[in-house]
Amino acid sequence: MGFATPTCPIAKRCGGCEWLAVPYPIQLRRKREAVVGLFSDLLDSGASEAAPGDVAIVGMEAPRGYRHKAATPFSPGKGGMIRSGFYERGTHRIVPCAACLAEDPRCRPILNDMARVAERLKIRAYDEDKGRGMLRHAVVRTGWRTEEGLLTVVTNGNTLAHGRELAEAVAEAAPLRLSVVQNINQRRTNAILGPTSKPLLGPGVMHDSLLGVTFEIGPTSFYQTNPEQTEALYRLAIDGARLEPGQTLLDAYCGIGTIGLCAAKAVDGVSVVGVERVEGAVADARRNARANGLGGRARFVCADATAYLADSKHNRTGFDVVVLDPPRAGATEAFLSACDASGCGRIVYVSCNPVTQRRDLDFLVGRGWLLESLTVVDMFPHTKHAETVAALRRR
Ligand SMILES: C[S@@+](CC[C@H](N)C(=O)[O-])C[C@H]1O[C@@H](n2cnc3c(N)ncnc32)[C@H](O)[C@@H]1O
Repeated sequence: MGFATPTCPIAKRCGGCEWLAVPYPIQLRRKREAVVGLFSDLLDSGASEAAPGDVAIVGMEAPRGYRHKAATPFSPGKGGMIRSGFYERGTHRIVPCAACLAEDPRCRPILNDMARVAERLKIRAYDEDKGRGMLRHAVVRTGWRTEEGLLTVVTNGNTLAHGRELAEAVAEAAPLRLSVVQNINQRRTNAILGPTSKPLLGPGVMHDSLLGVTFEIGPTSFYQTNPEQTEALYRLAIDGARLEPGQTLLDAYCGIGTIGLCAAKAVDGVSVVGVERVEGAVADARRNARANGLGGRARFVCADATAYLADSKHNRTGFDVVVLDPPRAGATEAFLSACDASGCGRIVYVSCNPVTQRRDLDFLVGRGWLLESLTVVDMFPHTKHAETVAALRRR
């Protein structure tokens, strides 16, 4: 692998890519070693078919431009100027950024262009100390398999004067088909998005595809930011599930249904039940199932994953395989207990936090489950984060 180590003029101040100066092959080695170290006694025990040497890491061929989602805060500059970029590490001072090597190169210019158009239209940036001004943040998503994009303009109020003009001017200069949404956030907190959104231009959603399934993505939908590595992650999850026609898969913590729908598409005759607690994501999942002709085989439920699986009437549905992809805090003991009691033969655990995954695997191994494989996927090159996929079967 002949990787050139990239440099970034704002690396020291931005702090987003903390491993930028580390050559990529060494980053991969470090991430793999960190995961193997964390799981070493389990991998060396009779509860694992995988030995430490079997743990592979899936890195990127070209680890740049991988983030298909970018955001900027805005703040007032001198003479009506609008500052945009990244917060300097540990502060709310904005460091301007012309181009970010981790982002799809189309993202940052759209955000910066938006600031320039807003200055021209005399729209004021939000001053967080005074709680005054209109433009708070912007978030842009770009398609990987499509030429579509979605720009979310976060405002401190319902009425955005010149909103349509702003949207049209930014969309016209954008190198893809850009829909623009206004999101209203009047809370004085660090959360970027508020509860309500309305389209300013176009449909207010965009589409992207993973493993042959097309997903509609709204301004508040959870959708992985590195689609190339997401395909690798989902492929590992589907392979680890070893699904057969006629089987039923529970996709727990399913977001907009991406893993379950990709599994249903990959294996004919498999039925999927997805469970997710965010209502909007469940609505997206149902729409995505229908739009991909998978509505007859995929059902999505809005519920807490633990409450759903612990309820014996759902457990009687007879899941053959459970895939779970919980947030960083991991699953709950009650969820894992219900999984164990459900009679499913296989569990695939996708994790963005190997520490909580290790805790949860210890629980399952204590109930007699066997770790078949553990793989690391590098979703965020130049950072210390690692995602992992563990496949387990009942002994
Ligand atoms: C890491 S994301 C994974 C989503 C999806 N599998 C994907 O790859 O896009 C975790 C998801 O779990 C959902 N979630 C968090 N806690 C939950 C709970 N207690 N019950 C059900 N869903 C939950 C979140 O809303 C989020 O969509």
